[in-house]
Amino acid sequence: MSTLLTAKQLSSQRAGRTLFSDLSFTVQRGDVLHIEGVNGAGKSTLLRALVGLVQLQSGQIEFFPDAADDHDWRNQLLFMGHKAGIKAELTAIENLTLQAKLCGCAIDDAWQLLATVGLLGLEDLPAGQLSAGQQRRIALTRLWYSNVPLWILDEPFTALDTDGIELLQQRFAEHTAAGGAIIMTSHQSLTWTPTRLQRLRITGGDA
Ligand SMILES: Nc1ncnc2c1ncn2[C@@H]1O[C@H](COP(=O)(O)OP(=O)(O)OP(=O)(O)O)[C@@H](O)[C@H]1O
Repeated sequence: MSTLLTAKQLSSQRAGRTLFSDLSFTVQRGDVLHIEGVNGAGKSTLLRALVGLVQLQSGQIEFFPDAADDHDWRNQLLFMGHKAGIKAELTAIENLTLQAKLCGCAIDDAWQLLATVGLLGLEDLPAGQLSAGQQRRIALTRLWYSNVPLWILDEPFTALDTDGIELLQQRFAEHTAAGGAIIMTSHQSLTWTPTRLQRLRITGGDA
């Protein structure tokens, strides 16, 4: 089972407060690492630190430590933050095409993908005129065409209805069954039980 990420003794402080300290974990192919904690615990800070957007006080993060060659880890992971990250003035289909271009990904059938995420019939409206959940569905299409192994997702269920959450969990199941891994935060419990689930609770300084 190959390791995609190891984190060793991570510590973070913000505004004089310790969010977590001495935090260590390993993520292997097939894993779902569910990071939990109350509002303000430091979950987003941890995810942002993993992808290099926030500096930690101490610790080591290593991507693909088992890779034989010099692995370019940035091209091997997908990060999605809290916000949908789509352009309000562009339509769903335009957003989807733009997202795919930015990641250098090919989409076989953009219309089919919009149908998969339940947006058919809404493809010509500016995304700004869609609901929060519909906008989220546009952003999440990345999870259908990206083929990188490691997904790092901050509150991916935000704004989704029950069907949307089910659909996303089905996609998570496909991804992990194919050897991918997911690091995610969510205030909601998963209704699907991943084969390899790790739960990490950030409690403030001693997680
Ligand atoms: N840019 C920043 N500068 C200073 N402090 C920050 C910054 N961003 C977040 N924080 C602080 O870090 C702490 C952790 O924030 P973080 O967003 O990581 O929490 P979270 O666990 O993801 O919370 P939530 O469940 O509400 O999304 C909070 O107290 C927050 O005020």
